[in-house]
Amino acid sequence: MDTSHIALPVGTALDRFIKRKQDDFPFASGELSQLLRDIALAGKIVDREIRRAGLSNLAGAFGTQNVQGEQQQKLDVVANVRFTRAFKNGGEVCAIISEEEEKIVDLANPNGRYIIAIDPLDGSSNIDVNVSIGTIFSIYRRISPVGGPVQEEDVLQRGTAQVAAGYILFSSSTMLVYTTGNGVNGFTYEPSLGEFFLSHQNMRIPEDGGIYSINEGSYHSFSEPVKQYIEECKERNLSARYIGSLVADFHRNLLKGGIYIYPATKKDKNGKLRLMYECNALAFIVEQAGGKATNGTERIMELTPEVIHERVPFFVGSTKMVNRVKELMQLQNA
Ligand SMILES: O=P(O)(O)OC[C@H]1O[C@](O)(COP(=O)(O)O)[C@@H](O)[C@@H]1O
Ligand SMILES: [Mg+2]
Ligand SMILES: [Mg+2]
Repeated sequence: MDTSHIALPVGTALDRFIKRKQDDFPFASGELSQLLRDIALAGKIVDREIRRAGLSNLAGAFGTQNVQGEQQQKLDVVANVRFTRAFKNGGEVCAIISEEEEKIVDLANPNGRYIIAIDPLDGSSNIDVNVSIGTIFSIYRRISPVGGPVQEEDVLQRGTAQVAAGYILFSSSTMLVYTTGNGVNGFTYEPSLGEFFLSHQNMRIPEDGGIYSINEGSYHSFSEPVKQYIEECKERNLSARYIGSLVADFHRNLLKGGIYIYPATKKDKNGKLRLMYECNALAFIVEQAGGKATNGTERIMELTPEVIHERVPFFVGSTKMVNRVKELMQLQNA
């Protein structure tokens, strides 16, 4: 049942919002609500760890590499442990796909009906320099019978099968932004009360924007259409903004209008970002907010993943801007 007619005022506590909006969910039986609460709780704990990292020896590298060959930061590992523990204890999740885990993590929760794909800490290169970072998550419902072993079909689902998705932004304030397919809402964390409160109702991205976000340091290895699009942004005197944390760049553009691009490069034929735990979640959010997400030719949410750490070129943001870069890509392929 669609509850969009139930308008909850700014300042509504997250818990109350989840309860009132529970009927939005297909199969509404409280499990997904509890899972969202588990994510919020783990987010508060990770927020505390981040804010005192410099004092608690949690800054710096952990000394190991993840499956992507990236140096794991201590907070990457801490966030991964905290979220995994929350899902294990919560009992709603049967398996996790995590950026920090090479393989699918089967939580052996026999009654778990949900699969989580998670980037426990996004923007790792910004951790030690006190720049905004985040967590990105996608929630799927398992397909195979509950209680049995988790199957590949349960995990390699398209973005269109997400039942919920969102991110937590750890920045000047900490925010949780999520959708269950009935619009996008944002909640700001009040540490002194230990609670998230509704601060951004029914978020909408402007149809066109004045900001483009891309790491131009790799300009020479971009395709011609991407180079041409950047030139057009400059001719339009748009603002170049690039924090280097996907969640933070995405959040700014969601509020102000803009486009974030991580394209294929000569080195990385599929770009850098991961379909299952970075792109699908943000694609669901941006579409629910009236924007678009593509790999240059196809809708991100219609891509069928083949492997859990699959990378895709990512173009996401205001509809007019994403349409224009898609148009240039198609002209080149014509
Ligand atoms: O330094 P680059 O190549 O511009 O990449 C930055 C991008 O990589 C990421 O840091 C990848 O995410 P992780 O930090 O979770 O690995 C994005 O947050 C960011 O947008
Ligand atoms: Mg990331
Ligand atoms: Mg990460």
